[in-house]
Amino acid sequence: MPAPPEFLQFIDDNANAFIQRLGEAVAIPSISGDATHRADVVKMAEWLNTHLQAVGVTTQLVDLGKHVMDGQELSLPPAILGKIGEDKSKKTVLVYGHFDVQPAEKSDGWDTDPFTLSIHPDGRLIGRGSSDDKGPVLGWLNVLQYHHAHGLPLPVNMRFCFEGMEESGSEGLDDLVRKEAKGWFKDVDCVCISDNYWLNTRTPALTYGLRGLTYIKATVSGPARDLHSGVFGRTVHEPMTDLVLLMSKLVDAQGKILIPGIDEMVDAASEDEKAIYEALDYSIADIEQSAGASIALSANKVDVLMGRMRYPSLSLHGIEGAFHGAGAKTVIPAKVAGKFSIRLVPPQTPALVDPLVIAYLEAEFAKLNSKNTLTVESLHGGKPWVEDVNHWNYEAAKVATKAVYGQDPDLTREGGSIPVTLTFAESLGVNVLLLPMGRGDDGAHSTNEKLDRSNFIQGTKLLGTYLYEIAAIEGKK
Ligand SMILES: C[C@H](N)C(=O)N[C@@H](Cc1c[nH]cn1)C(=O)O
Ligand SMILES: [Zn+2]
Ligand SMILES: [Zn+2]
Repeated sequence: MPAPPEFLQFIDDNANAFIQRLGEAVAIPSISGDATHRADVVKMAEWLNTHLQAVGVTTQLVDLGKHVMDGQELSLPPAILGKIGEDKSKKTVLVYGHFDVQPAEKSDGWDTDPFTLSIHPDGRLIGRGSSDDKGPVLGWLNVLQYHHAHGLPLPVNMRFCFEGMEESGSEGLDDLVRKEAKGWFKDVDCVCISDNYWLNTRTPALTYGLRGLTYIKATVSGPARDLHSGVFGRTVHEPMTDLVLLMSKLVDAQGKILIPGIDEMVDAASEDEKAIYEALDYSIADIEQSAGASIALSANKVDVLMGRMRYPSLSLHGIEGAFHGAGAKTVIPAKVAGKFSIRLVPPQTPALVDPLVIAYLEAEFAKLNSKNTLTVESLHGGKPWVEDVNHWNYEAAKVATKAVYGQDPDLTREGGSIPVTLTFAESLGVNVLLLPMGRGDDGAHSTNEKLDRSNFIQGTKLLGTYLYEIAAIEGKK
């Protein structure tokens, strides 16, 4: 059952209105990792809830309780559960997405205000969250709008789960999914998540794996207050010196993780497996284009792809409490916290990896003979996930991709993490598909994040067509 031509035409005809709606969503700075923006995340939940109801979805805002962030107790933003369709003869598709975004400030290097969607003449829709993940979430709204406006039933029953904490560890969501496995999510036959990116700028992709994550904060403190470096330099143990020495012991310049036992947990890839990466439509030019510089760790495409999809990685993110402003302040900061994360692949989990990280940091700190104090904590984490691609869920998405883009999709594993994915797979016992909308150069989490107009519009058609192809694959469960 292919998607009706009227649906495809409707999406084209309403493209400008859809982009305007994306602009409204981008204008709400729903930054989950910044306590000062918590009200904006709630506002975004309300905005999305209203728009879902307007296209016929029955919704429920779920209070996820409270959490502590940066020493402050905060209410978690509500999750949105939605449902449309109860037809026992149809399959039921659960869609997940997130309405929170990463932080962004013009001073980070954006060319335009990150929270004003900027429509570039070349088709780029630039703004924080345009690709990750407001564009894809609104793609579902666009699909629903067609059916609602024409009084047409959807080809499948749909359930929705949207959250506002994905960029900050998805707190509270795993419990909700487990609780609703036999409630709101009963009868779900498969899950579809549109929250990652194609490998390149040309070839649509279906994604069957995600890396997990553990996010670590290592704090070194000592002096009772910030000190004058002229008065105290070479007279006291300096927290920043200790921390920089520690952070330099985590990963080498070639990306090798120096914490014993972590790289070693993962089997080497077989020649057969390497052939899968070799076959992907990807070149070193693609990574250099999306990174904006010729800085690939290897000239070998397979090594680069496996570095992103198949092996763990450790990235240093920042130092809280360090002097970072303009000028030349001669301060010895009293307390500094280094933040880094490790992307995990099977069989790694935060529970297996965190003790190795903590023991290593403590042992390295002991070698410094410092009188400062080190504390190490994991801020959040998630397990990796790998799915079976020989499932009707993937078959439907392949057929839909070919219909919309005239191309077979790449089958990829994503280097990023979506913590709740494995929870859906395990607690609902169904197949999960990642169906990305944006391109590999969208710059998610970066400055000038964008979604191309054609990806938003064709991507919307893909989401709708996928639902029709699911309906067409009758009886295969
Ligand atoms: C792939 C997804 N769109 C994404 O960006 N996920 C984040 C999740 C996260 C975890 N801690 C902070 N954000 C990611 O992979 O970084
Ligand atoms: Zn993200
Ligand atoms: Zn995302």
